[in-house]
Amino acid sequence: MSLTTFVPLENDTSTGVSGGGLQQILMQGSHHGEGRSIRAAASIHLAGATPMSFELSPIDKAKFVAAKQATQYVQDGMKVGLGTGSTAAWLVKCLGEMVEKDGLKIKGVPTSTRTAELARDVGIDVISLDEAKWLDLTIDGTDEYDGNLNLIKGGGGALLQEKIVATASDQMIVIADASKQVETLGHFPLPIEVIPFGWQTTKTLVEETLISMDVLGRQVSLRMNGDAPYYTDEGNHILDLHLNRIGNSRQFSLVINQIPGVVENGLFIDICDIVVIGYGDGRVKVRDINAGSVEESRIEFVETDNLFADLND
Ligand SMILES: O=C(CO)[C@H](O)[C@H](O)COP(=O)(O)O
Repeated sequence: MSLTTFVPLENDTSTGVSGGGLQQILMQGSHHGEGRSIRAAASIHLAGATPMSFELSPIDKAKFVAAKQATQYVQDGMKVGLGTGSTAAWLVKCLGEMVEKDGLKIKGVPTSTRTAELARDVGIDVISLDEAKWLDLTIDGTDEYDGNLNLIKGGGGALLQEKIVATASDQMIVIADASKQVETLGHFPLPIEVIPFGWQTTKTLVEETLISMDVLGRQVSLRMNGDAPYYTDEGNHILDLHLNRIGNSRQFSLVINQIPGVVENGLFIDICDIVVIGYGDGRVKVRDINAGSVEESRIEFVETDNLFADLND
């Protein structure tokens, strides 16, 4: 049996791997910042699994190991911002396991209705940001990050809540596979959230603003959901800005937010503290921008006796 055979839930689309079932994996590596060896059981278990074996892709392994490594920053009693997207979904599942198996006591503040639903499903105590007021930590995925840990987010359409939640946190940790690293932000289309009222006028104003900005592309498209415009959780639309390269992302973020109708943009400048980068072979790199440190470790996937223990019940 493959060491990386996973068993999905038919109704779980949050990770893009239809993942669920029981995954029991042992991890070995160095604890962040301390260089000491860890050996932790990582298991993902969602109730109601419909067995259907398949190989986890290298990209999903990378997302999983990044998420699992990031759980080491989560401690009892913390209020934790829970990101949105396929990488963040692995995190939520890992935390759910820790709540269920280890009795971890946290309050989770989700950044989207999707994440809220998943967090509740896996047993995390979900509260609103207004109840939490301030968070110890937010862990989220990203679409791009640069050498200064500035980000483009919003590929999943949740940038507004993600930015509010991350900004209201003592620390933001980004979890990503290595493909998300870029020299200069902008290859990934920059999402901006705009209110539906007069969105076409807003789009024109954005296009006019782009003429004077240091960018390589200037195409702007309305994000669609099939034949209809996409709506965010806040009832807004998303304009995707195909810029290819953003010369000055700090300035860009300030300027674009001045346009009436623009609610927020997907540039996260000086918000992220740590990036945890996962690789398909189980390696994990942790880069802390404040400490100026880079730690590497490896998470070994090894077969355990009870790998699929609950699948034939
Ligand atoms: O910003 C986001 C959602 O709004 C996501 O974090 C971003 O799109 C990355 O997603 P994934 O982990 O699926 O690659």
